[in-house]
Amino acid sequence: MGDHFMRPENGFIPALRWEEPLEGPVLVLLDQTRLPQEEIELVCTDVQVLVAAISSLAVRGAPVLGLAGAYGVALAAARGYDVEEAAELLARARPTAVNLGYGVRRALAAYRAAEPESAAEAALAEARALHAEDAAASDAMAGHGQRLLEELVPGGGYRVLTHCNTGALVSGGQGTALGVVLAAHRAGELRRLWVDETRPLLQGARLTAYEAARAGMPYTLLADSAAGSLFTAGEVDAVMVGADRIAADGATANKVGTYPLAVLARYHHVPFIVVAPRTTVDLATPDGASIEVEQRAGSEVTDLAPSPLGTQAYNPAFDVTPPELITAIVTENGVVSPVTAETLAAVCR
Ligand SMILES: CSC[C@@H](O)[C@@H](O)C(=O)COP(=O)(O)O
Repeated sequence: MGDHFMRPENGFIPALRWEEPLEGPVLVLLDQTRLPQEEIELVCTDVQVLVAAISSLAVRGAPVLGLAGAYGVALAAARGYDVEEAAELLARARPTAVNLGYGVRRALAAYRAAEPESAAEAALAEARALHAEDAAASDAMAGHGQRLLEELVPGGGYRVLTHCNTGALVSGGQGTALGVVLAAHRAGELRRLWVDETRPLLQGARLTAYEAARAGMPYTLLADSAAGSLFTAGEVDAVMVGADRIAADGATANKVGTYPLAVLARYHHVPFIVVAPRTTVDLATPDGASIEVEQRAGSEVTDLAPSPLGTQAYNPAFDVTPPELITAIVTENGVVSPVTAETLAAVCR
């Protein structure tokens, strides 16, 4: 069973961590559904609890979903559950972020390749390796992203608009797009972070604002529908977002509401930048139309405000931005620009 406990108020709480108390190994998640009001951790002692945490977005965001998948396989192995069945359940928990299946497959491959007596340890070692790689990727992306901003926005003092949440909460390190913004902030070059609320689940208002406030960034929250007015006022130097899956042609699935920002950015001649690790690039998915977009319960929309009983809601979790609207994709291997199947393949072999 899962269990909740409160953490001390100070100190950095990682999005997830592996622990081995006497009662047996557990995966501990910072429950993102409770932020920013409460910093409460969710203790996963079995894969069912972890799968429920993934589906309810207690743990969310592409890179950390990969880590959750890999640690989930390690948890099943360490607790003596059916690892093959656990891997299937985990990989199916959410369909769009390619990292989830990637993390599961990596830990499962290590488990299968090891001798039975060391298979659980091998799965855990692989999860830890992926965790370290993700942290390193996040540092490298921050460096590449900062250099790209210097190039695209001469003079510094950036005003960056972001959507959803892409910081330390979604990563083994400082994150993707928000990791770049944090690096710019630490270099004294962030003039303003514009934070989209990100309806319906408000990852921007709840999570990005939480991370920005903790880092002391100058940030302003806006209703998603106010973005157009910001562009018209000339208040945006760059849009920076993460990704859940990047197809082989560069089409990018990210939180619903990203595509309209890309259209606005093109109209207003503002760079639109995607920041994502290599593990989010899925060369086996040929194009945007082939990306499965998760459809979530309509109640996530109808619960936001009173609507007549029985109202139906359209609630795709993601949308897909075509490559021609993306100025650059920043990965740990380098920057892809212009974004085409060829330039992407060259950087993400
Ligand atoms: C680096 S995180 C990139 C994406 O995973 C993020 O922008 C996003 O869309 C997350 O969606 P969520 O539904 O909250 O998991």
